[in-house]
Amino acid sequence: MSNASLRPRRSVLYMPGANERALEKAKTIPADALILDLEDAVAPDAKADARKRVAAAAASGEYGYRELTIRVNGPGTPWHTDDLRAAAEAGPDAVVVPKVDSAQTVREVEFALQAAGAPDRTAIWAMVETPRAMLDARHIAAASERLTVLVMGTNDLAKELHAEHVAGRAPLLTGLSLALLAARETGKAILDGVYNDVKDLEGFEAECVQGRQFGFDGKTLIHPAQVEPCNRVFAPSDEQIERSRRIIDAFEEAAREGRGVVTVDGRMIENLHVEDARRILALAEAVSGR
Ligand SMILES: CC(C)(COP(=O)(O)OP(=O)(O)OC[C@H]1O[C@@H](n2cnc3c(N)ncnc32)[C@H](O)[C@@H]1OP(=O)(O)O)[C@@H](O)C(=O)NCCC(=O)NCCSC(=O)C[C@H](O)C(=O)O
Ligand SMILES: [Mg+2]
Repeated sequence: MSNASLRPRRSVLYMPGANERALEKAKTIPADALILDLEDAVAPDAKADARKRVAAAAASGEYGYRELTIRVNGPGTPWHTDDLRAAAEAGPDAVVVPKVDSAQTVREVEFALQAAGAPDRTAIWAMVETPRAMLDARHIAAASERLTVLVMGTNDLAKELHAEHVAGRAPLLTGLSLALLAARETGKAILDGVYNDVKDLEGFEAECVQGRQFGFDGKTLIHPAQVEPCNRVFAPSDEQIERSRRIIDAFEEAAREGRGVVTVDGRMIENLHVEDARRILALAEAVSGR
């Protein structure tokens, strides 16, 4: 079982770093994690001011159980180095790095964070959102132990592919799968991309279900109204919890009788199903305190 998957990251909400009201409001939004954004949601003229606001918010200790992260501007931009330095000093739970294209980029970010005195607890979350990142995802994911989470950037990916945003996301499925394979191979968590139509909660929920069925740990979000449905879809259901308990009980009883295989509800259960049942119960336990 991957340790990275045990911390609930069902709902991960972006908010513009320049928006003081959103930063304040986030203290009461029941998202599992927050991404205080310095990149796309902040205009060039507002970057320096947003950097100060975000660093102060991250250092405030006022966001409770929510995992607090800062998305810096990407490598090669005029703001990247100053953003990394400010983030290292603020010491959030993670620094989210957009447009990570290679393992080398991860190592450079790791070096810069260390040089700037970032605390050990500050992880790296790498955004994979380009064709090159999809094709190199396993090397990116394995580049550093400090890297704990891959984050899909499906808007940038669609743009780079010249793909259309369509229900079911057929043009993106190869990329989503490659990134998932890389995350699972390396024991990292992985978050699905955002759903842009904030008024279409039905379409949003369908995309959450698709992400969960694929195996994502949670989804990145852009509006508070998306948090509750996302938390619900990515949490183990009562039915899953009850079935997981029965699987474990039935398998343990069979093991006491010297058998390594059993059926539950007419379906074959082996040790691998028990491992998955334990993962589901551990996630349910972690979520229940929220
Ligand atoms: C999408 C929005 C611009 C919509 O804004 P707006 O029309 O103002 O929303 P509402 O009027 O419905 O807002 C209601 C209240 O909720 C607060 N709010 C809104 N969004 C957030 C948020 N993200 N976090 C916290 N609070 C939020 C408003 O302030 C209102 O509060 P109140 O006045 O007290 O009632 C807007 O939602 C928004 O800016 N969302 C975030 C956009 C963003 O961060 N984009 C960048 C990340 S996505 C990305 O880059 C993807 C990736 O890189 C890729 O490639 O795919
Ligand atoms: Mg992007």
